[in-house]
Amino acid sequence: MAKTDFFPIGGTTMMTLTWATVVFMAVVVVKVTMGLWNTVERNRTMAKEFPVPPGSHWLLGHLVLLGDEGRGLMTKAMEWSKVYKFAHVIRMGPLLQHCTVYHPDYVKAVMSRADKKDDYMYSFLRPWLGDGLLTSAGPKWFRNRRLLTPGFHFEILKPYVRLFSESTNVMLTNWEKLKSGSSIDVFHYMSLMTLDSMLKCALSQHTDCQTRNTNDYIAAVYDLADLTMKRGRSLILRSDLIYALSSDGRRYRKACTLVHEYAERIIAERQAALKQRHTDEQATNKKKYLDFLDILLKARDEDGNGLTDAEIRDEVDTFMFEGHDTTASGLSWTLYCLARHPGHQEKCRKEAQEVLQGKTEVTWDDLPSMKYITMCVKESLRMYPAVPEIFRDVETSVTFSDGRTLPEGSQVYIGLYHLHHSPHIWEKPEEFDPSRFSPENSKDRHPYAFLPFSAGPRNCIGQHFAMNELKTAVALILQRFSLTPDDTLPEPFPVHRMVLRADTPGLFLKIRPIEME
Ligand code: HEM
Repeated sequence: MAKTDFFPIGGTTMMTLTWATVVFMAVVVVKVTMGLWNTVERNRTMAKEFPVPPGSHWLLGHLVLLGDEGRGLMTKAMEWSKVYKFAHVIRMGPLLQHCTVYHPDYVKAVMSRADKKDDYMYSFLRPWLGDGLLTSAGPKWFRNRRLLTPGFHFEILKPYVRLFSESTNVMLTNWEKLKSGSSIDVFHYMSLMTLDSMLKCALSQHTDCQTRNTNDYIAAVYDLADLTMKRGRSLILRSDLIYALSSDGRRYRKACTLVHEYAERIIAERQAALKQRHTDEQATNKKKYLDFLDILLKARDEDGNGLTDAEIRDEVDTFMFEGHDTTASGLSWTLYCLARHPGHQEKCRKEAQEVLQGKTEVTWDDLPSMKYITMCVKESLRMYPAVPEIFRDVETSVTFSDGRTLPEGSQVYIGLYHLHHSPHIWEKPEEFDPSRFSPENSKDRHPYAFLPFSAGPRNCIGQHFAMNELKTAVALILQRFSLTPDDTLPEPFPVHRMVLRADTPGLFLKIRPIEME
């Protein structure tokens, strides 16, 4: 057989191909080397400008001190943030390092820019939340933020207060079936309750998720959040290939499929129902409240283009996660703070009784009168911010007010938990003191000292929604129940699992019904 039967190309072509391969390989080697060089240089500059806490391992960096169970952030990292007033460097491996900032001036310098979110942490969320508002960047984020903002106008939010009341009352009816003095994991109940209200507000889904008491969707969201944080702290699981083959990766895929199917089923049902509802509404001339899905389905940009099916699903997944898990965290820790401080609990209860006058439904007009409740919610969000840390990649260098510079391309973590506990900003930061949020005590505060909902162009789009739900739920709960800590269990320990949760065994409180006059 002739040689050319196997190699049907001529000598010149072969030569050209060989050269092309050599050039290609050389370009790759140069690019990789330059990339590594830039990373090493950037890390060196960062470490020259900002303090690096001691104890960093040559390979594992500070991971050895932080551990992978999430307690490290609240102990070691908090310790460092008390020693270093503005910022410190954390090494997550031989090459990966970031700067955690937590002084209001520093936070302001980063947050007032529109840098993209850090690819490292947010890429782990992408298979789950796709390119939704939380994870997207650039023109896509800008367009979708503009399309979704009308969904948070107060006229849209007004009727949701009734829905928050409904969901809270379902939960309280379930509590009434328990023995007085029962110890319950409030995080579990708040997750079910906020999921129930989110399903109503976002998708007009009125389900029995609270009465069934367990929910596969919530279990999957828990799993996804835990697995994402675990992956972020592991040197090995960062690789997509290794993760895909690992047992964690398989669990992540399974949970992702479950939450995606859940959202897709609801969207399909709603799309089918939309036509029918239009007909019904025209027939009865009765307009139901607008839910987020209505906004998503009807949103059009200036060219008349709407969101694609994939974009709608990504936004639904984002709202279902951001909208229920964060609020459940904020609410659980608020109840915990009030249980630990019976005097403040009683003051909130008195206010709720005065405002509600025996009603079991909160209205929009009641909310501004809940002044003390608002102060307690804010103080709880200070001590236990539902989102303890957020992440950015600085696209151009940032120079802070004291002249120190973070080089272009650095990863920066904005430590909201650190910021809210800094002894350099807050007097006795570990003390629960709602009077910090009285109008007179708030007026001179640095505008970047208290940021549970972040700030700047990428602040929380749902912050008014969340505050309304928190106030409504706290008022209704305290009107019907008194709360005390369960001292037979260890003190709840806050851990960073995308949102701030309580480490095992959970956040247990004892509940006792109150006689209503
Ligand atoms: C106590 C409750 C809540 C807290 C503490 C909270 C906090 C935050 C924070 C800190 C961010 C910035 C995240 C980042 O930059 O990576 C954020 C973003 C976001 N939040 Fe919330 N959130 C809460 C409730 C909600 C609710 C109820 C919704 C929806 C109904 C929501 C939707 C979003 C969305 C879509 C973003 C991304 C915004 C963007 O990048 O344009 N959040 N939230």
